[in-house]
Amino acid sequence: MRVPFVKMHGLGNDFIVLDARVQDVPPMTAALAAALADRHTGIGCDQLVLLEPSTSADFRMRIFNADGGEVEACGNATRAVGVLHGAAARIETLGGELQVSPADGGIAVDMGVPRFEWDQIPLAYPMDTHTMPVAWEELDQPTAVNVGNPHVIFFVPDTDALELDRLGPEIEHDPLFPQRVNVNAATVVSRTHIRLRVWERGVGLTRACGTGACATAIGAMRRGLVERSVTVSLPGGDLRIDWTDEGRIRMTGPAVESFRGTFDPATYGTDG
Ligand SMILES: N[C@@H](CCC[C@H](N)C(=O)O)C(=O)O
Repeated sequence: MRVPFVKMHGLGNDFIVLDARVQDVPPMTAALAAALADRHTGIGCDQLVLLEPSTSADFRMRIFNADGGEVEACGNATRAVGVLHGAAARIETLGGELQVSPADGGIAVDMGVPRFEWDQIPLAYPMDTHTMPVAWEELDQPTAVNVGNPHVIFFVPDTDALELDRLGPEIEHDPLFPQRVNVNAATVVSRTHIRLRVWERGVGLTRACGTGACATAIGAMRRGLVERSVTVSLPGGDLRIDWTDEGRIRMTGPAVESFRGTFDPATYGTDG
């Protein structure tokens, strides 16, 4: 058997999409996801996305990081799946139900409501998540937001000057974050513009992180640094993030298909 896949990306954050609703897909394991994600011996991606039937929404989206770990949310992949679907849809994820709809500038996603309690991030012990009483080297006290998945946000004078490839893994694995964490380094350019780089849990530095853009925008809004509608510029391009009057996060941006192909599961140690 050969398994069809679609390769997609949102601002250079890239995905393998497998659709188990319409084709046979081998049982997904951490080892298989990591093998397919390998950029030298697999197809290569930041996240593998598996579409399955849902009993509560239009379909279910499962997300696996490049290290094979299954996670709750992925903003860019949600837009990519929205492009594939081609119409408005309700999508079940581990992080909650998301809604996608075509919009000016690509696809809009209702990412739900942000969570700020220490045990919702989650953190290992109670603390203020608005201005966390912790310090890493020269960094100012960060803020933490859960937007389906956990994020810590550092506001820095110049995100490009920060050694995120060195600090990111250290903070991702700090015992303060029992489920590890996505690490965001943000520079507020104006009241409507943020520059952002992200060290993603289970992946590393990526060209863009949709949930990182949402968490950072909300963290900046919560601190009163920006308006409730901002552009977040990532290395791969721009996203617009709104915090609506209903308290929901709306993310708008592009996603595109790169190519399609098939793979033989036997190559990856499974016969499907
Ligand atoms: N690239 C994503 C986030 C993917 C999951 C993240 N690495 C995690 O472990 O939570 C996005 O666009 O949001």
